[in-house]
Amino acid sequence: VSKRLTPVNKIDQSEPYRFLLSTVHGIQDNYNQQNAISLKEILSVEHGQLIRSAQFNYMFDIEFLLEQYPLEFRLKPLLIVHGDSRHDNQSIKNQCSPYPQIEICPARLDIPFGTHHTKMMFLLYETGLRIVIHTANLILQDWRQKTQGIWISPICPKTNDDRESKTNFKKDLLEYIERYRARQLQFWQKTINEHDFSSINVHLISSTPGRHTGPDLNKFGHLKLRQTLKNYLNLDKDEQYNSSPIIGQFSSIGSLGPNANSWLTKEFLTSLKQLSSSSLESPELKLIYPTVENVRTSLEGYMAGGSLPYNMQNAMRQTWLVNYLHRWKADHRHRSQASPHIKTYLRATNDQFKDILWFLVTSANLSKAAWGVLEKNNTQLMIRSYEIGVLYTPKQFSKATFSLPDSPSFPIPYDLPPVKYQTSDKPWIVDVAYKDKPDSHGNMWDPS
Ligand SMILES: O=C(O)c1c[nH]c2c(-c3ccccc3)cccc2c1=O
Repeated sequence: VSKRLTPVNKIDQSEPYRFLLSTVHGIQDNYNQQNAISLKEILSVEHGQLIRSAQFNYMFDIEFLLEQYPLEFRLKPLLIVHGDSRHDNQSIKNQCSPYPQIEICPARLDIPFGTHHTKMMFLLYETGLRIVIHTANLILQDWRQKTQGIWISPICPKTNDDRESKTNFKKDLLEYIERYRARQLQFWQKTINEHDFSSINVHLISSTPGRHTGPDLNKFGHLKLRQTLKNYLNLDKDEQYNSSPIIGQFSSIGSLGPNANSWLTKEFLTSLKQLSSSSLESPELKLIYPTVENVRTSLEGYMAGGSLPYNMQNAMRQTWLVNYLHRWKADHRHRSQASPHIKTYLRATNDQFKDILWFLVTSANLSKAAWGVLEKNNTQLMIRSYEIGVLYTPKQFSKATFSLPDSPSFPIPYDLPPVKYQTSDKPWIVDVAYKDKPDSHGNMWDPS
């Protein structure tokens, strides 16, 4: 058997899905070898000679970020794309002022309560352009002991003709970038145009702030997801899947209304349940969100709850939601104690969860701000925030479904089927004190 001459790096080993989790400090190392990667490894010199990069995110620790680049790349031009809010602008400006190679691009947030949640990297190498779409803030805490999701594109070679992917990824990404209307992004729009995206096999699902209507109605948010599922899930006899279960997994929850019908099942689930043919059946929706016990026993202890900002104000108004909730459990990936900051959505073929119809990893939590809410008699979708994620459909991998016993099986980040909250389980709420039981570090949680 011929030994490979060049060691295959973790990213190429993750073919064909290229979906990895972040490495976790404090678990057995072999669970960090398979389908897991650190920020330093993503930025490693092993992938080629970096020319310049862009980092889209919400929270930044610029010293931490620069330290993750190899020494020889730390002076390369770096564009920071962040949410335009007075408080953040000052902090970002102060952090970046010592570094002339860093340019700043504030993302317009014209609708109140919107945030720039998008977490994405553009890495331009001499050999081509790599896109990374993920769920981690650019701070140490987000990359140390949490479960984060990361999609890493191949390095797309430069091309003279317009080489698009079968999923229209290039066009969708350019549409997304265009919405910033920022001159600092013009270089990257030009660069994306000049690279060959034909090897990309995922769909782009993004959100941008606005009241999207007319030709833009299905371009963003949950209507983009609905449209993409309708167009690309052409399973023969798909009516057999009309009642198959859907999972939503996230690290925060917005105000969803006085009952499930307000938005969750009538609007959001209608998009998630879309098959090529529509059906009136209402499949079971299972939501995964950490319990207090999940947080207390996590590697970080109650501190993990600082990144699970579900507040009492919302929780007390939607106690009906608890009936949908399931625990965070990821024993098969050794990450039951690595608190989830990843956000994922998926549909199984049946309640055995042996086969998956589609899988989405995204920055978008369970909120109307992220996914959009229909207005004006369903003629416009109002979205407050920037979000971005990638959707896997079996057709792009020449499969009917993603069968988990397959090899390589799709690397699902948590255990299936999900485990329902027991009567003693409570959802983690960030602004409540927990003082009856110490956490894994012997501490209590008292936010007051
Ligand atoms: O984009 C992300 O990932 C995140 C976005 N907001 C977070 C907050 C927060 C919640 C309400 C108002 C402002 C900030 C708190 C803790 C973690 C996050 C977070 O992780």
